[in-house]
Amino acid sequence: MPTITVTSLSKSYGRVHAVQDLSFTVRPGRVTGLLGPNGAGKSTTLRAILGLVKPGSGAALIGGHRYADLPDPPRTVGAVLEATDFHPGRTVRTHLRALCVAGGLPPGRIGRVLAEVGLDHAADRRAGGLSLGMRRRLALASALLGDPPVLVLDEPANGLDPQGIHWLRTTLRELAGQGRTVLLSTHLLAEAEQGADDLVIVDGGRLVAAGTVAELVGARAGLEQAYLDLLGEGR
Ligand SMILES: Nc1ncnc2c1ncn2[C@@H]1O[C@H](COP(=O)(O)OP(=O)(O)OP(=O)(O)O)[C@@H](O)[C@H]1O
Repeated sequence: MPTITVTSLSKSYGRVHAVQDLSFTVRPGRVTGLLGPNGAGKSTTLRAILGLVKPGSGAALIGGHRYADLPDPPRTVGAVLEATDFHPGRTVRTHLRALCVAGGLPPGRIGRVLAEVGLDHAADRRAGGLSLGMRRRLALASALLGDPPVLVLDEPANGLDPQGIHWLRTTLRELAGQGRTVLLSTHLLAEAEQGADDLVIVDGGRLVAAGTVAELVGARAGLEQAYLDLLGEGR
């Protein structure tokens, strides 16, 4: 299973240094949370890993390859971006079929991924009528179509209710338990503390700390205190 390696990654937009000299590793078999406040550079980092943003300098590699150089991207990396949109008139099943055709993937996976995300009962509903939680599930189903060993998810818990968050956490843990490399971004401390094994904390585009949740919390009362201390806002 591939490792994600980000090495001295920098990306600027005009005068805004979105990511600055950022390095970290995401290991297979673990859920890794990329945690940081709004504007910390999380989405830019994930987009660089997915080949959607060209690094100013440094590299973001999956199994040693740039995304563009992966031999079979749809079967290697599943991605859920923050603003995932679906053609509103397409049904859940038709949406997944279109992705199979585009990615050269076998349509036989559709039933499997729908069951995996708990959407099998909604396969014939139109995407435009789905609730936010169901759209999140459909986005994850889309990412899983190629049975990829790597998952990259931008703020996957945004807008989910507590049941949805619990479902997401359990599902991502299962996927990591199968040996996959799972990287998600979040600014929610509870999601990071309960849902991730490893954390990479960023602020202002720079690395603040990286390690297991237990290592980062250390002797402190919880991740919230550790996070505030690390960001220099602690008591
Ligand atoms: N396409 C772009 N053009 C100009 N500035 C950008 C662009 N993308 C990101 N930025 C800027 O780069 C910085 C980092 O943004 P980014 O979206 O990576 O942060 P984030 O940690 O994902 O934030 P959030 O939690 O709010 O989604 C911000 O200051 C943002 O305004």
